[in-house]
Amino acid sequence: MGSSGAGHRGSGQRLGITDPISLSGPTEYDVMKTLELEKFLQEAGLYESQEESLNREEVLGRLDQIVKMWIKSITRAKGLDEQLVQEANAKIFTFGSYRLGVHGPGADIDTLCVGPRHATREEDFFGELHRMLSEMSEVSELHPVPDAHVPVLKFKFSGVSIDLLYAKLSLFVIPEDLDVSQDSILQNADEQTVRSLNGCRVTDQILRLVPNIQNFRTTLRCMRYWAKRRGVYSNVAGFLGGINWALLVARICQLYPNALPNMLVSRFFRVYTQWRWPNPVLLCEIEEGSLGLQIWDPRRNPKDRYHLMPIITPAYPCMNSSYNVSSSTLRIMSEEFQRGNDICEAMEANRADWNTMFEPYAFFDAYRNYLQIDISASNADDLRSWKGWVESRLRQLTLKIERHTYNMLQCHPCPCDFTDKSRPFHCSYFMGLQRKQGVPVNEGEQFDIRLTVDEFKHAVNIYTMKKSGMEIYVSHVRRKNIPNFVFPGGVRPSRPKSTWDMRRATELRMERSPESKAVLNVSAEDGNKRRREDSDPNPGYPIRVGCPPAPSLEVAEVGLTTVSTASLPSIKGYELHDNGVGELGTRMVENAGSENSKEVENLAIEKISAVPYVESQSLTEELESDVGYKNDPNEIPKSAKNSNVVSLTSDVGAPSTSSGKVSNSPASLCMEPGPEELEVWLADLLPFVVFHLSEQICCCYCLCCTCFLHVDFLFYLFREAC
Ligand SMILES: Nc1ncnc2c1ncn2[C@@H]1O[C@H](COP(=O)(O)OP(=O)(O)OP(=O)(O)O)[C@@H](O)[C@H]1O
Ligand SMILES: [Mg+2]
Ligand SMILES: [Mg+2]
Repeated sequence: MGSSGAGHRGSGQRLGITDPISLSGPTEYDVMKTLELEKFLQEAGLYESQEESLNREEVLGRLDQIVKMWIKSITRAKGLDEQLVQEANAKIFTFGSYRLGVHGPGADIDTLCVGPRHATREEDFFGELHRMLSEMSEVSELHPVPDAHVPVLKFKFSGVSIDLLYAKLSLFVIPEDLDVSQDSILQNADEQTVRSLNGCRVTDQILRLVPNIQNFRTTLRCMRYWAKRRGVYSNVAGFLGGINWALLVARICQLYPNALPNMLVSRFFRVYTQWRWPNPVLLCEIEEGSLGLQIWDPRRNPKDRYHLMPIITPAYPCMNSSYNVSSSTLRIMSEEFQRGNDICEAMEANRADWNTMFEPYAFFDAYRNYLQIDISASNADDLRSWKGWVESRLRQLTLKIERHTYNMLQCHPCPCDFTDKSRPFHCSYFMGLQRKQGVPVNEGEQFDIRLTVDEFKHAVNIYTMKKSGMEIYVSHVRRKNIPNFVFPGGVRPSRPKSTWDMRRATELRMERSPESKAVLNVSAEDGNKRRREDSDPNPGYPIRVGCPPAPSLEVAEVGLTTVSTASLPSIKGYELHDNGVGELGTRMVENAGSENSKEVENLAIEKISAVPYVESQSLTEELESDVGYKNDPNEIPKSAKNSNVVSLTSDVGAPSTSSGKVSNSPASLCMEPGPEELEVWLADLLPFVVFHLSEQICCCYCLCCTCFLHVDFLFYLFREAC
């Protein structure tokens, strides 16, 4: 493994959009802790064996041969001349966790097949190639998904899971040394091709933009494992997936180019605990490009303004990779970042170790009340498609519950699904429910969410490919009645272990109470109350929900304790340069370890995370877009655009666009709707409109006059109405 030196691209070389925060190299402590971390990750089984890795290489070699055979065969079948048949070529590229070098045993290989202009997606890729694969003995579980946002052929080849995408280029012949990173490759490409190429282009860019690939890999492995243990690894559930974690870690590597993984992990938590979302995380400038493809730009695209945690991909066309994040999942992740930060500080004081960091989140101990969503189908194939659909809708349930209870009830989706082995073709999902902290408990108050649940079930049941046997059932369960099949080995642990989270919860209770004795009594009462509540028979609806039994960690106070860039104080001769952090890093090396250096670092983090994306755009561009608006009657007037941006950013404690000053107003993330929250709000407000706001597609269908409405227009109406 070895984590220092290899792949280094020169000390302090600037690879990001700002200067690094610190050029500090490792201390003895960092070296020791990094070795410990690598050992920990090894022992956790995160690295595959050499045998497995050779098998993967063989599989990739075979796949490349297969697509080459395929392209010759379809070229001949199309009656093209013999020279073209001879030259016909297709090629495979890898991307995702395998290409980044952070995959674990059993992970899939994300693969892209690139073919020439005459090889079509529908007939040749999903037709002939699919047929060829289906006849091969090494291939199993072949499952084409041609209608997905990014169409994919899923299968196993010699036991290795493969996701195979297809890109149809405008070239007649695909050269063997094709470089997919050049933008010209996107010329005349259809939308699916652009999206399919994106994975490879993004992965390659990430590897180019980090200063030390080996340190990036170890840190990313650590963060991916941590996120899985803490229940925040899942794109579909509204947390972050592989690509998002990779981008977040890559940015930290840019900001601390000489740091070892131990320090990178600690700075990951420090930076993202203080980050002023929704300011975006960027690895490089967002290029306009010359092909006119849509890029992430909250000034121009109204829907981009509602992204709560933008993490922007670094290859043209740059997009937000984390549009699924909602205010609830952002809240949960912010709490987790805070926990990680606390543990890193405790590690430095020898009060915690890597085991503490990776303690699993005790989801089924954390709440008193849960929603259980059971789904079933008639066979394995139906269950797979039913699951895919239901999982894509579950975020809506979270949003609807929070919205319909005026944000007094908070929902925590568990990203895993659970299977009861005694029930075939069935699986269950769970969501924790709790009263928002600070909302007063009125005796006997109940939340009736029956209508919300019915609405959700209705939205799920309109699945266009629904078959008989596809069922969904939603029930309210108390902690005590959580079924045993969710626990490892099917047995509920008799007593939860003493964990960091439990100790922290006790400390928090102590802090809140002036006398520890009183606190202990309260805790005992809590325990009794918990037992009484747990012993209730199945409560059904409505739900009586208390505050969390053991209060979870405080929500990270994004924007509460930070300082305005307009009035950055100077600290003992340290200067912050106007254009970024300037020489800050070099100065910090001299002062490594001192309290001052931490303060300076925090100010630098503050400054970097507080630069709003809109501010970084030039005035010229604004003028240009003005001209554009005059010519385009569908565009929202500039005054409306700016007021939208200002209200969005200032609401969450981020800087205003007009003055460039940082607002220190308290974060009110829960109040700020993301695109999906808007979908829920709008669907509530305008029942005659059916909304479909998935991924890139934003269209509304008006049932009264059967016409499509422009969603930008509806967003505009909505903002004005509020
Ligand atoms: N929301 C997204 N935005 C942009 N690209 C994405 C997104 N989701 C997936 N991708 C692309 O597809 C690749 C593969 O996705 P996948 O879900 O397999 O994650 P991964 O990084 O390979 O991690 P894992 O080991 O969990 O498979 C990503 O690395 C990324 O390039
Ligand atoms: Mg993958
Ligand atoms: Mg995949």
